[in-house]
Amino acid sequence: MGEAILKVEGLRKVYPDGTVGLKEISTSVKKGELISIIGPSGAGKSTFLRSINRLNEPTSGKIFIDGDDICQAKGTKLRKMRRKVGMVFQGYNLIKRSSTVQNVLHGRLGYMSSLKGGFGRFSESDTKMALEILARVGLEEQAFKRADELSGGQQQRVGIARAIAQNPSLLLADEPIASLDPASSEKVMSYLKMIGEEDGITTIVNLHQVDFAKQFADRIIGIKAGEIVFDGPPNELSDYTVEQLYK
Ligand SMILES: Nc1ncnc2c1ncn2[C@@H]1O[C@H](COP(=O)(O)OP(=O)(O)OP(=O)(O)O)[C@@H](O)[C@H]1O
Repeated sequence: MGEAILKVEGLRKVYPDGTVGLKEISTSVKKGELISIIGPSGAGKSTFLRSINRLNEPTSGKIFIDGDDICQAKGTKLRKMRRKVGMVFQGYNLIKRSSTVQNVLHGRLGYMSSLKGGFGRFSESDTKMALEILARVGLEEQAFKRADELSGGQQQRVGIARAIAQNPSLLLADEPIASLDPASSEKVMSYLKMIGEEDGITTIVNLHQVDFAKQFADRIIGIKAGEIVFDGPPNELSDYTVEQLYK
C-alpha cells in the first residue's frame, strides 16, 4: 500500500431531472485497499461507484485513475482506462445461456479486436487463464455448466472471476451481496478480499450491510445525501455514527 491509485476531486452529479446525486466528493484511494461505501438508500453510493468508470457520466469534477483523468479520456484512451476497472454487479450480469468459463472469458473482450471478440474467438491462453481464475474462486468443477444452473452465490463468484480476467487495478462492486443469503454473502466477500490482497487490486464495494463492511473493509466511507460524512477504519465507526448515517 502507498501510492494513490484513485483520486477523486470535486465530483458532482446532477441528473437531468435536477436530482443532485453527488454534491462535491473528493477522496483518494491507495493501492490494495478494500473500501466499503455505506449509507442509506438514495445516498449516492451507486452514483459514486458508477462515475468512476463513467458508466454514469459525472456533471463536473476529476477522477484520476493511475494519474490519468478518466473524465477527459475519449476513444481508445477511454477504452484502455476502462479495461483497468473491473465491475461486479448486484444482479451478476452474466450471460445465462453461456457456460461459466465463457462468461469469464468475456472479461478479456477489452483486449481483443471487435471482430475476434464478436465471434468469441478466445485464445488458448485466455481460456487457460479463465479456468485458473475459476479455480481461484472455487468453481473449477462448474466451468462448463451453464451460468443459470449455478446458485446465486456461485454466479456472483463468476462475476468476480470475469472482472479479474480483465486484469484490473481497480475493482468496483455495486452491492454484490444484496441478493444473497448470509453464508453466500460471506463467501463472496471473502473471495473479493482474498483476490484483492493476492493481486494488489484496489476494491471498492457498495454495501447495505454495515456488519459486512466492518468485517471485511480496511476503510469505510459513509455517504449521506451526496456527501461523505464518515471516512475511516472500521474500528472508528461507532454505533452513534452509524445511527446518524442512517437517520
Ligand atoms: N437516472 C436517475 N435520474 C434521476 N435521479 C437519479 C437517477 N439515478 C439515481 N438518481 C437519484 O440520485 C440519488 C442517488 O442515487 P443512488 O442510486 O446513487 O443512491 P444509492 O445510495 O446507491 O441508493 P441505493 O442504496 O438505494 O441503491 C437518489 O436521490 C436517486 O433517486
